[in-house]
Amino acid sequence: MIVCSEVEKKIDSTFSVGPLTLTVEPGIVTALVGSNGSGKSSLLRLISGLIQPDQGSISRFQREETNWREKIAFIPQSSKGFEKYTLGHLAAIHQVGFKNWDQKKFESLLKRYDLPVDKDVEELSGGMQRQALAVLALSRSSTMLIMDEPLAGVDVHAQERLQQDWLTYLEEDPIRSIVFATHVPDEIKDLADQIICMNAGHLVGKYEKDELLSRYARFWTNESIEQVRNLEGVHSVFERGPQVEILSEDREKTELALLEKQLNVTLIQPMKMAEILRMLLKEGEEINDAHY
Ligand SMILES: Nc1ncnc2c1ncn2[C@@H]1O[C@H](COP(=O)(O)OP(=O)(O)OP(=O)(O)O)[C@@H](O)[C@H]1O
Repeated sequence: MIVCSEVEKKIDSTFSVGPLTLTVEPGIVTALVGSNGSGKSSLLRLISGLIQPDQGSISRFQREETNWREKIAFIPQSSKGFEKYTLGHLAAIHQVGFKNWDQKKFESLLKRYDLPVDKDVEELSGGMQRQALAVLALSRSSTMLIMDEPLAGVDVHAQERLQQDWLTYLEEDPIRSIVFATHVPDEIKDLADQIICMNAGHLVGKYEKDELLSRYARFWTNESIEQVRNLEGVHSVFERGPQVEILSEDREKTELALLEKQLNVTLIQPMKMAEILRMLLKEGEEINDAHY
């Protein structure tokens, strides 16, 4: 659906994105993660066509597709550029700019999110501004939704509504896909199929979420730390009073190694998404040239 080939973009005198190669498949929800300033927003802006690469190419949908802008709806990180307009004005602008604008849907979403049509966007609260941007994006019948930290500052009820609306968006057409940047592990757990990690403008890892959640595990044992430290799959070990905690990045291998050495396991637990992400992002800091 979208193929970035050897894309490079100088963002300012000290920061560049890429070179990176990335494919976004139809029907997939991709979460983009990485520390502040790792280049997530810059990459989303490149994919959305808001900025152009200096090197490499981005092919969207089909090779000959000329109306790809109709197919991409973008929820930016801030309302910059929209502040002086009301949602009514923005709807009129979108209606002219996009053939797939759905005025009825816009009106029903305004009601659903209880947003005023006649107030300038800058007069809305921060969370309401995020919802307004989401409403504008969801009111178009796009094929790909690109979102930059879409739930930041949004209250719990509106978060639930937005997540429901994203699921509906996906269900309405199986070729639709979502790419979103986030710092919130629960958003990834609830929504993402795959996770892409970024560090210093580079892609440093691509993972299937379900595979990660089943592969990573926490073991507890009352054996000594030396006996378990170097077992297969073990990422790290910690002494916790009379027990030793083992974090494994390969549950099957660690389980087998413990069994083969006849070491006692008192408990096996799944690991939290947040813990897994922390480990992956730390590893990512050591890699800086991967292709996906
Ligand atoms: N408009 C801009 N002008 C100059 N530099 C920019 C601009 N936008 C981003 N940058 C720089 O590019 C780098 C990457 O920023 P970017 O916003 O892409 O990161 P991010 O991963 O989205 O960060 P965050 O998680 O904080 O939103 C940063 O060093 C930032 O200072």
